[in-house]
Amino acid sequence: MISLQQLTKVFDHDGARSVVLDRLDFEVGTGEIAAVVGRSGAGKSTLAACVNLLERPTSGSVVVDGLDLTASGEAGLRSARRAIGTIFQTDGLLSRRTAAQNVALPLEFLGVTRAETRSRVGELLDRVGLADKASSYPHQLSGGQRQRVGVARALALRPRVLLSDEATSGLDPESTRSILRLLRELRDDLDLSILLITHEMEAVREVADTVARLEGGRFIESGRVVELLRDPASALGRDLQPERPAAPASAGSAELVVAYASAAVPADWLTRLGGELRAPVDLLGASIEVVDGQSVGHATIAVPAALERAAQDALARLGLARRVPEGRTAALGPASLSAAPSAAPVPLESVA
Ligand SMILES: Nc1ncnc2c1ncn2[C@@H]1O[C@H](COP(=O)(O)OP(=O)(O)OP(=O)(O)O)[C@@H](O)[C@H]1O
Repeated sequence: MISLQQLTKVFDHDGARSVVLDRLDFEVGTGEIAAVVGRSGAGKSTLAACVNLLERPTSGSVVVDGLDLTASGEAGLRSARRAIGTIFQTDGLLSRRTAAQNVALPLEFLGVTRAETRSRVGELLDRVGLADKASSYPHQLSGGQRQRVGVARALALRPRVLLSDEATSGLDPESTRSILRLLRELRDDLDLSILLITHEMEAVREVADTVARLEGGRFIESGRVVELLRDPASALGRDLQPERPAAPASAGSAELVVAYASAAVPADWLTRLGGELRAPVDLLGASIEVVDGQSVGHATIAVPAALERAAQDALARLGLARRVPEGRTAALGPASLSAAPSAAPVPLESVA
């Protein structure tokens, strides 16, 4: 487990003081992937640098399995850093070394015997699915494969925590998926605590158990990914979801954007809704997926305008919550909550 306690980083620049991380408390459980998201300049890289001790926090602690890494003096810093393996955005491999030699590097620094190094490197390359690429040089590998070598190298010293600092940024979708799959396997097989620093919401939905949004030096919203996705009041939950264009509703019908707000939404909810209304329900667009074994997402539907209120009631019973389309005026007849444009999802109960 890794725990950040009151972690603070202040930069002093030309007499100006800037608090980039402000007393952050955060925990990543054993066998858990926790994502940290935030817009550019939010402090994500600073957080990563403080966690793997490349940067000294101004105050506060980074504690791994009960051991306060920040308490070690300069001499102990090197061994403290071993508790955390890091995968960076750029793989950072040495071009004149083969994949195996790159993975061996941290072991060589530590003075591990050649025989032991060879066996451990073999294990690690096997672990990341690159046993057959041991003798390849970085330029002979794809971006995803190079990043896998980076993961193997990060695991060489058997860290308890893996820090992934924008490790999939710039990779093609297939390579991204393969790295994320690998992170999930490492979480499950090695019980690692993985801190995933990313701006890619898809990566968060795909592998993270929890997520926190960093803004103004603080975590302004956090929780389990699936719960945030289902929470109609969560701005982070909304931002985590992809926005897909929907077809326009036909004349005389009311458009409703509805989100899965419960774990118990039946798979045939559209059919049931039509049955309850005894009227056609048009599906105009949808983005539904399975996260953590549960269906989440949202759909844009249209119902005859006269049945809008009845549709809302029926949808609430089915576990779906309505949200007002972003940037649009919510001129939705009697059931509309407000005429102001709103980005916030609106629980059905509150508008019924
Ligand atoms: N060494 C430094 N000295 C002074 N200010 C710094 C230093 N490093 C970072 N900062 C400031 O800290 C803030 C956060 O920067 P950081 O790079 O951590 O953000 P980020 O969330 O990683 O952004 P991005 O997503 O663009 O990489 C910025 O305002 C930046 O200017």
